[in-house]
Amino acid sequence: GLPDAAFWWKERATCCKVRARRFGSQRQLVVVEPSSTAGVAVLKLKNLPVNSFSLEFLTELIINLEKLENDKTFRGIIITSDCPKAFSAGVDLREICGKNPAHYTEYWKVLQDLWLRLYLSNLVLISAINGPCAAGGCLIPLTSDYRILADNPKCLIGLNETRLGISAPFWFKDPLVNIIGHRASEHALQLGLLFPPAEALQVGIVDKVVPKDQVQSTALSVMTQWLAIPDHARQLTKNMIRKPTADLLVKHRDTDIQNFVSFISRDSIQKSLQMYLAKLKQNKD
Ligand SMILES: CCCCC/C=C\C/C=C\CCC/C=C/C(=O)SCCNC(=O)CCNC(=O)[C@H](O)C(C)(C)COP(=O)(O)OP(=O)(O)OC[C@H]1O[C@@H](n2cnc3c(N)ncnc32)[C@H](O)[C@@H]1OP(=O)(O)O
Repeated sequence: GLPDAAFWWKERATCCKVRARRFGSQRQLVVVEPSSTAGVAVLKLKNLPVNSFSLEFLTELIINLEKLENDKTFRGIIITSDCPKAFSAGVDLREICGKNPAHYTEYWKVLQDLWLRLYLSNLVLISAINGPCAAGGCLIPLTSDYRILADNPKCLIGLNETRLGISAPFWFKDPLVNIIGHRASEHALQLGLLFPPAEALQVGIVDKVVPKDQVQSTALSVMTQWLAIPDHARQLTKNMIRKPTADLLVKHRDTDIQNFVSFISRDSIQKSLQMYLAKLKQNKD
């Protein structure tokens, strides 16, 4: 029969640990702290300058999430950024530009791992989005149970892949559709919309918009409401609602990797990514 997500996860967790040893990083790209509320951890993303998803950062993130998942003292995680410039700029374009198919394969597998780890987490996940959040960066909020965005015009959020000449994979699209609906997703995805806070709230890609200095405290008070529900009942319900979406990725993982690798290896795609990266470097504040 079809292996379920838990099976996949076990196998992939081992790969992650092996990879972490290979990086042997001195920098701490993810910081986990206990919060003032019992059972709640705050996970801070700290891959300066913009929390782009390098392979090393993804690996560290997955390992930290895995530890929290297995630590019975924790029931919920607030995920936020410790980089002043961004919550997350998404996929690190240097990982998907000018590398070889083996690298693209490994990278995409790890990104899928992160998605599965988050989407099927038994813990309550709340994203405290205190900076811009683009494309792959939305993978964290979109797999969370609740999203709070800082009320600042710089805090744009959305799946802007088409603006880079690429397409969001189906497993980015599916949670978006589940959250904001089919028509709004069609619109947002095709145009690669990045929503400012008021519009983000209106379309429903975030649940709450608050002043930046209240993002963390609001996350804690929302967390308290979620933790008032018995874990077993909430977890069964979460799993019931999310399993059909998660199973699609579990079932189509390998094909999705093949599609990604052949798509990203095209010269035309490489060119448009390089142009986008060059434009980013020019438009510096
Ligand atoms: C037919 C078959 C189909 C099969 C389909 C299968 C798969 C689909 C194929 C591909 C899917 C790929 C999915 C990709 C998802 C992504 O996430 S792509 C990345 C999208 N991200 C963005 O567009 C955000 C870009 N960044 C920004 O807009 C800004 O940097 C900012 C986050 C708003 C912060 O702005 P600011 O404060 O002004 O800071 P800077 O712009 O100066 O940035 C600081 C440095 O960081 C570098 N940088 C920024 N983002 C990235 C990134 N994503 N990757 C790498 N590097 C990044 C930026 O260049 C600056 O560098 P320097 O200081 O100049 O060196």
